[in-house]
Amino acid sequence: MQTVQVQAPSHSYDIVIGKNILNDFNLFAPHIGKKAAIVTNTTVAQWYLQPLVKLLQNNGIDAFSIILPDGEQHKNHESLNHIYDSLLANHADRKTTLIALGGGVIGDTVGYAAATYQRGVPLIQIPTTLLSQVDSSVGGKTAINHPRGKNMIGAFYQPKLVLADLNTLATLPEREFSAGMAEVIKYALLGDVAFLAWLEQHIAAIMQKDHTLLAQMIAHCCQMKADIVAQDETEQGIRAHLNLGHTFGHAIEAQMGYGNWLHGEAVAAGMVMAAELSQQLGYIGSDEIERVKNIIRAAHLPDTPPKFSEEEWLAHMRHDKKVDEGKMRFITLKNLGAAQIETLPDVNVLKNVLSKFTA
Ligand SMILES: NC(=O)c1ccc[n+]([C@@H]2O[C@H](COP(=O)([O-])OP(=O)(O)OC[C@H]3O[C@@H](n4cnc5c(N)ncnc54)[C@H](O)[C@@H]3O)[C@@H](O)[C@H]2O)c1
Ligand SMILES: O=C(O)C(=O)C[C@@H](O)[C@H](O)[C@H](O)COP(=O)(O)O
Ligand SMILES: [Zn+2]
Repeated sequence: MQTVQVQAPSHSYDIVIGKNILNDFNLFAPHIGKKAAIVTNTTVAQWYLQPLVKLLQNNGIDAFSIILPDGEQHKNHESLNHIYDSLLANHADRKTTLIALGGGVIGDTVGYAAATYQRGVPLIQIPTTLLSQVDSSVGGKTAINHPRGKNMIGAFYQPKLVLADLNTLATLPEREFSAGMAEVIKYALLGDVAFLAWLEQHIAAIMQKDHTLLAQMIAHCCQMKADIVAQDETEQGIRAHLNLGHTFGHAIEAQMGYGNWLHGEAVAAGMVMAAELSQQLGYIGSDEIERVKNIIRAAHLPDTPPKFSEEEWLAHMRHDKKVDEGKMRFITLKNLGAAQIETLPDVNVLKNVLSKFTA
């Protein structure tokens, strides 16, 4: 079992990473109220809901469950209202703990419900996908989507505890595991070229889910995110580096219809586009682009985005949350392992990149 501490300015908490940790009530005990709502979806409920309900009830917690439909297309107001309705029907008060049991869709939606129900109730994140274990359960970004843009309605709201149990990855479909690898690769590209070399060395065993390597990799990603969040909880500066590939990736998700391209798949193709933008700006060369594409392909992820018209690309990108008083800002790579945020000197640099991916 490993623990990574997130020392966010608003609140410090632990991420516990290990096997069989969801059976251990002692991990929950300091952070849970007398009443708890476990929020999950129809897929995750099949394996992980009842054991958790029993664990909590056997330890005297008044636990009830809320089950949402599965999918990115349900990260919306309807799911949120379903949570609020169930909380009210079950007389949840300000000390009722919300437990998000699932991937990033559940984590983001339940996180936002926790931030807003009665102006804020305690939240525990139990991430059950690779993506949510390395990224979405950590750092306090919570949100639902709007038809016009990803994560448009949300709040920064930190959990009290994150429990990442490696055993849950056993039931995760391969495509979802690969999607999680996109965010792992993101950490290497934005800030740690030695980690990129480590991933290149071990990618075959990682894709075979070697548990020793997985535990090491998940803890490393959580530590990198914790370090960034400790410096910049609300994305005034360096936290934006975690958005590498996302300006393009979020455009792909929204334009394709939420759920058709997985978030990780869109981020993978988006990181190739960000790398090409960095090449256009003269920072990296074709060897580096090939290295980015190779690790993405090795993780069974797409290295090419779908084709949209230039106007479609730009319409989505104008909603990006990094837009600053009307000016788009991008995360580019000065080098592999060295991200930066910048306003482009000339819009034609962007248009040159988009022209390769324009229908
Ligand atoms: N808040 C953040 O910082 C942050 C960071 C990255 C991504 N995100 C968001 O996270 C979402 C993507 O998360 P995701 O990739 O986890 O997708 P997801 O939550 O949709 O989960 C992927 C699929 O796997 C299923 N699943 C979950 N756990 C399982 C398990 N153990 N076994 C079998 N199936 C399981 C889910 O039901 C779903 O069908 C996006 O909405 C993205 O915007 C947020
Ligand atoms: O934690 C962050 O900060 C991130 O940007 C992590 C991203 O992987 C994640 O997809 C996030 O939800 C994107 O945030 P947004 O502000 O662009 O919606
Ligand atoms: Zn992401």
